[in-house]
Amino acid sequence: MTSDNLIDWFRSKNGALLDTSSMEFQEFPGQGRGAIALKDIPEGHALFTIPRDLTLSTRTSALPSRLGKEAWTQFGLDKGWAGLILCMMWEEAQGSASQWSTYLSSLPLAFDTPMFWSEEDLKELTGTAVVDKIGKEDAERDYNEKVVPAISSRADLFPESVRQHHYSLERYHIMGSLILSRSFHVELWAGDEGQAGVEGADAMDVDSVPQETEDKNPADETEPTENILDAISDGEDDEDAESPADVAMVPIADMLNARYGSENAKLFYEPTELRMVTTKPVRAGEQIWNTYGDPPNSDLLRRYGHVDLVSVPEPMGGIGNPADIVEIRGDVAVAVATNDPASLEERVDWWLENADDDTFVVGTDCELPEELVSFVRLLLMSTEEWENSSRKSKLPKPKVDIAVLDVIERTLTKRMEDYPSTIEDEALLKPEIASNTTLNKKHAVIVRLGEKKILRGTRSQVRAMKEAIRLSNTQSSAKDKKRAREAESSPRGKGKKSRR
Ligand SMILES: C[S@@+](CC[C@H](N)C(=O)[O-])C[C@H]1O[C@@H](n2cnc3c(N)ncnc32)[C@H](O)[C@@H]1O
Repeated sequence: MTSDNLIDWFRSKNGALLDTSSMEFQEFPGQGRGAIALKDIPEGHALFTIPRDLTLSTRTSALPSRLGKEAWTQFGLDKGWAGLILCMMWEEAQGSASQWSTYLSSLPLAFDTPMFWSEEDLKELTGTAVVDKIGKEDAERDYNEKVVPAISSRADLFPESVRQHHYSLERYHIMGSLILSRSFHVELWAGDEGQAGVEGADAMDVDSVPQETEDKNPADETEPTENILDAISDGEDDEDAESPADVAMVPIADMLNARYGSENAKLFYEPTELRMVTTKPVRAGEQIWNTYGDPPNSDLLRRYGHVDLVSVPEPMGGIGNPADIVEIRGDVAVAVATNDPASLEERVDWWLENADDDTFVVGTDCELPEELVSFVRLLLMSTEEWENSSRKSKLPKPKVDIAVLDVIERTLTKRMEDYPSTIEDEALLKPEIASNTTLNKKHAVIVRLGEKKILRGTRSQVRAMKEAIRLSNTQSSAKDKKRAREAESSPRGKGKKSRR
């Protein structure tokens, strides 16, 4: 499907490319389609608008009402993404009878996300934050427990003859991946509650947002929509998770790429449409970038199938993703803490209850998380100190000393052992080697190298802190000794006391 067909379809559905002399869509090597500025574009310039009814969600698809609200809820399609995935599969199965047919057939069918990696490639990600978050089993459970029963219940909506083609587990994963990498958080406009789809299904309150007036900068007047990354939590149990009804596929807006710190355009709410507006001046020839929320490479890879490589500020420096993070589970610190008091388990339980943090996160600033320092202090406390703290329900102050830093240094070293690589990852990324490496492996190396660099940088900081403490201890003990020597060598009989 060429972009031209898609654009023709978009226009025929009242989508407006407002200024074709300023931008166009084209292929960017290694990034797929994206938008480019054809001339200098000022900040606050509207690029295109999408009618709300052209967004594809459980509100705009006819499937939820065709199935019926009761059945929709009974099958659990009102929770998580299963409902929207089923809507997308159903709309696709309608062929040209669906208003989204041209759009759906323009979307990618293959992804570079770990969801589709071989076991061998996945091993390269061992130790990184990606591994436990891929969610393939959860998706398969939803497919089997929600989607299959819903499909089986209505042969009129899901004819037997097309089930294998349009409603397979494989299609389910593809649609889920499209949502993960391309959907937006689109809330109802105030006053619109109860429009198409499942009436008010979990709709969240909508902020009251002033309507745009002609002479004002739309960016000042309207609310930015959020890319799904900013808003959605993949877990259904999360109380703060967004309403699934607010998750929408937004044709054309989903053709903008993103790169760390590069956002120069964003999608804004209007009463009846969504509007892509520049948030910075864009020079002719530059790419027009949306934002995916600047996540770490582990999340970018997991959700979008690519990684960002830009310059990273000191102390880490070099090329990578400044938003990278490393997660350190508390049990790594517990395992290396040398003293093993009987109350260890009790202390950890107490910590989990009071601090509610079993994982500590370090970023590219390589700063020690205060919570980690406080947790290690708790592990190292004497029985008396521990009893005192627990009685007062007070978390230990995040104060470092040599003993605490020792445990943290060993924790960081032990965490590094989680990664599999035997050869240095930097060497694997050298152009002469990288050119013979598969994209998946290269991405895995970039993600784990980013995490390892944070651990190494943080360990260097810890070592420097230990050195500084030792130096200051040596200096103060030297001063004490000097004072003692001076006191000893001062001529006897000359002191005040002796004069008396
Ligand atoms: C919302 S879509 C953007 C449009 C997409 N390029 C297309 O061809 O339709 C997100 C996908 O674009 C690609 N992408 C976006 N930003 C990228 C970047 N900085 N580098 C590489 N690929 C990128 C990734 O494949 C990602 O999953």
